[in-house]
Amino acid sequence: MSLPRTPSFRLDGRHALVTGASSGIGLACAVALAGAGAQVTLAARSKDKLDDLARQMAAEGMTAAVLPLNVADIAATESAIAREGPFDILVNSAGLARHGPALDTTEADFDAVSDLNLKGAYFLTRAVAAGLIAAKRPGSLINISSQMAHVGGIDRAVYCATKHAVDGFTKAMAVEWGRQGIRVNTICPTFIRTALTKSTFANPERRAWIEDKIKLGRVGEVEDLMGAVVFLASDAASLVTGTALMVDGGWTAE
Ligand SMILES: NC(=O)C1=CN([C@@H]2O[C@H](COP(=O)(O)OP(=O)(O)OC[C@H]3O[C@@H](n4cnc5c(N)ncnc54)[C@H](OP(=O)(O)O)[C@@H]3O)[C@@H](O)[C@H]2O)C=CC1
Ligand SMILES: O=C(CO)[C@@H](O)[C@H](O)[C@@H](O)C(=O)O
Repeated sequence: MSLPRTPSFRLDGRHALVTGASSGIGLACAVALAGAGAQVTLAARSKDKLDDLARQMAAEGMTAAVLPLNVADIAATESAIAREGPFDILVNSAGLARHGPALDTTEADFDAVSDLNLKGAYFLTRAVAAGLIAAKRPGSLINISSQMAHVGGIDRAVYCATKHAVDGFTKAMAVEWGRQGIRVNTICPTFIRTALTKSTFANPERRAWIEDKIKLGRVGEVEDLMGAVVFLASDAASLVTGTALMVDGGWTAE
């Protein structure tokens, strides 16, 4: 009897686009993919930050190109993907939050969060898939969603709505593109220490809530996402699509 073959987590020869790559989770995902051998394109609005990070990565032997991009600008995003693609791997981490009581949400807040977290993510995922389908190539598309796609959170109605919707379109696209070999998944982190969560962690009441809910007893660090993203991007996840990979320390298990 022959032994099963261990699948490869390597990404050599694959081109990955990572949005939100200038900070936090996106940056960690970019480094993880490059460390696994992918040729990574770093996207965010701030070109200076991206240039600096690409230089740091190059100094450590990782290949990274820079793509200044506002993901909420659908036309600009679609033309950038058509010009720079096809990308075998997408990690869409660009996102924002404007927390506050649902009764106080303004239309401007609603639009700003939805335009990036939902509309931008939707059209970006579609644009990368279109490039793969035209080139008849398989791919792995990963949206950084949130545990807030699966539970509610105080002061987080709009944010939760966008993340629930990201998990929704991810499943629908996975169903639609499965036959073309395009896998579409989300990663759903708990609270991770980044610029986005600085004010939340500074609030003692919120911090206590978070520490109580994370059953593994600690808040998340960006490194906690690096294994998950390499796994989903790689052939080791070749039968994984339409799923939400929870990296939430057990928050949603309760
Ligand atoms: N930190 C956390 O606890 C969690 C975060 N998430 C999700 O992870 C993702 C990343 O969050 P995190 O790393 O913490 O946040 P950060 O604030 O650290 O990073 C956000 C990144 O998104 C980029 N960005 C913001 N707006 C745009 C835009 N319009 N177009 C392109 N890029 C943009 C920023 O760069 P620039 O300003 O230069 O454009 C930056 O690189 C988000 O989708 C968030 O919802 C999910 C669960 C937990
Ligand atoms: O998704 C998150 C936690 O699961 C975080 O991004 C938070 O919502 C963050 O925006 C915060 O609350 O500070």
